[in-house]
Amino acid sequence: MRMRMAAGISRVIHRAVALVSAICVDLLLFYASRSLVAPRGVSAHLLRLWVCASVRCVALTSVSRLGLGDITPLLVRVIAVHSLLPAVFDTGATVLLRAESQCGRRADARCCWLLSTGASLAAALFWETTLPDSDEAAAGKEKKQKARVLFMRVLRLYRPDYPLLLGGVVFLSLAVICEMFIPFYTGRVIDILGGQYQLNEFRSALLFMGLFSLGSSVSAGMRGGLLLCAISAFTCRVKVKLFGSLTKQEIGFFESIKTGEITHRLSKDTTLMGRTVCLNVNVLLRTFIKTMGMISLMMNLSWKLTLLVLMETPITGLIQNIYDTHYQRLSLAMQASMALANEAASEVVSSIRVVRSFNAEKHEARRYGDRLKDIQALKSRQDTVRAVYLLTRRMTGLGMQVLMLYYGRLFIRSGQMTTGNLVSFILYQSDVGDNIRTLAYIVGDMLNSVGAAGKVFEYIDRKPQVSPDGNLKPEHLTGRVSFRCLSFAYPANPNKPVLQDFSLELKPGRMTALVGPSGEGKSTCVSLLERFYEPQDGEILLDGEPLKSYDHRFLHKKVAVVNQDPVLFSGSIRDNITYGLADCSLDEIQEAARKANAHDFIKLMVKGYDTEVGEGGGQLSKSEKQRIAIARALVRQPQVLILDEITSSLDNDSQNKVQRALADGPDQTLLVIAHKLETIEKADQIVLIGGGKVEERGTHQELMDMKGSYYKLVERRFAE
Ligand SMILES: Nc1ncnc2c1ncn2[C@@H]1O[C@H](COP(=O)(O)OP(=O)(O)OP(=O)(O)O)[C@@H](O)[C@H]1O
Repeated sequence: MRMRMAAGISRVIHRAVALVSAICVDLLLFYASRSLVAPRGVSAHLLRLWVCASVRCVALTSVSRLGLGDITPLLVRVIAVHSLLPAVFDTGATVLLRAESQCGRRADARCCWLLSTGASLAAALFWETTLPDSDEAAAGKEKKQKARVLFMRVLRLYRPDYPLLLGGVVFLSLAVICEMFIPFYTGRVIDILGGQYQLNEFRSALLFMGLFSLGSSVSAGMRGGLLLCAISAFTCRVKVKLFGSLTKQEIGFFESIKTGEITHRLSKDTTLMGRTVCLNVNVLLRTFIKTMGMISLMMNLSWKLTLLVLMETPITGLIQNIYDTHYQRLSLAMQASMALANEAASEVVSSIRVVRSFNAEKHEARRYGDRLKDIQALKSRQDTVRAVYLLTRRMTGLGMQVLMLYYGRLFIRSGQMTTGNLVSFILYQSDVGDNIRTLAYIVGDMLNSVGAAGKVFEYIDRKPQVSPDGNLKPEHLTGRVSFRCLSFAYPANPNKPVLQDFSLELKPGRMTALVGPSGEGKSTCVSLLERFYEPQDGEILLDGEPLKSYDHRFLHKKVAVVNQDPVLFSGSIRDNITYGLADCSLDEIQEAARKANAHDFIKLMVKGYDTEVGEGGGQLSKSEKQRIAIARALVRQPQVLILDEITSSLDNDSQNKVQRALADGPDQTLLVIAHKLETIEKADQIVLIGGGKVEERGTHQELMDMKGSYYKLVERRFAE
């Protein structure tokens, strides 16, 4: 304890000594620089000022390093501001007023030193409170670095549209050049009117003004058109790329991501990415070229006033930086809230029948309203931040205008400018001020908009966890399926194993029925056989080869599933039966529909196989949808057919017909999940699943004779 106190006291003494030495060195150098004989000429004077300031800065930094070891970035900034501020002040006074600076006079040197020390400490305090050197700031820098990389990637994606972009940039430059000369000729007209009026000069000034205005309008129109074409082509391309990548993702991905978020990426983020980046580049380039041109014209009119005007730039940059940080944070929160609200709305629309039958309309409207309120609160905060920002920006601009008019009047009186020059200068200045603010804004906004690009790229780059890279496509497939020691838990619920050490053999030409209490993992076996998920342990073999080595298209043609909830897509019945198949004749379609007992009801429809089924097959009954789904599976002539609880929505007649048709394919491996005893009894092998394992296996008679779990299950069904 005593040792720690002693170490603390010694550290404080050490720092105090370092501070006192730094102040002594600084005062010595400061007074020494003021006592030097003033050189003749403005340039020599300015050179001496800046050399002395740099020497002070280096000396102070070295003394601090020697005394304290490592010095913080904050201290570096304080030293830099403290050492360079008198030189900045002197330069401004010398250039603008040609006056000897206050700091130059020996008597005022102490006051000047104190002022620069106070100002540097105040600036450091301001910097610390607004832009702290915290982890957040470091993260911000890293984010900006990432944003730059993303921005370059967006630009590379624009490659097919480079000719359009190039055309846009050419017209943009033309428009800017023409625009730049308009204030110049306005000033000229005022000088002609104010001095000796000469008709020819007046006419030529007006003619040039008209020509430049026309050139700027035509070029601006061409620029806009070309860039919009590039944006729309780009957005389309990115959407297709993103959609393609999304459809390749494993099912677990869709279970962990909200639908609203995916649709937001597809619709809003892709559009934002294309529009904002391209439009921002357009504005950035236009503003940059214009600003540079205008600054050179302003320099021509009065370089002193130009320097004064440019002093506004760092202040604007600082204000913009603070605004961007706050606004960006609110924008992200807003995007998340909007995704939640969209999700609530789309969930209700897609499940409107359930909402209506449970009389939950008011509850849903309230839920949606609550989410909208969150958005509204965020929007108000965003608007307030924007209002404060606009106010500060305007105040800075106005302050600068007042200063410019004051010095402009001095320069006209001293004959350094004409009134026309000042008018041209004012016109340029208001444009340059706006442009500099726009430049600062656009840089920030561009970084924000590439945030949307980042999210889009995140999905485009995502590698599906169930790899679709297999390429096995054997000529002949028998359809023998082996589940080997499978262990599996759903990604959404990794701590709850559904299957454990699960092994099962499905033979060609045989029907296997999976039975068991609800929630024991029957449908999970089907999902694994379809490669929707990858088991954590063990593997599934098809004809002795792991499922993952088969080509994706081949596998899903040879292994077909009919689920308990048939899903149809909007389009005709024919489209739904041939879904995912490139070429399929009408005969094949009709054959499959006959086997599925669907042909008769389809024939009765006015448009037959061309009848539209509506969104999600909403214009058909559940049994009709189920039969079309069976036809869709059968038309592929699969080697392995899986029927997951299909009999629940089929009447007895349909069931019999379908089962008779299925018995016609003697080589097919048939896996049936069923609860109805009539279906189960006919199976060659019945497998009872319990506790994630195969509990019992055998024919109906064998299992009944065992009087085990299967026997109890059947007894219970009979009792029900
Ligand atoms: N996508 C999923 N994410 C997380 N857990 C799931 C998912 N699907 C199913 N489960 C869980 O896995 C277990 C097995 O479900 P499964 O659908 O395979 O049962 P089942 O035997 O087919 O039931 P049923 O006879 O009612 O159709 C259940 O506890 C279920 O809650």
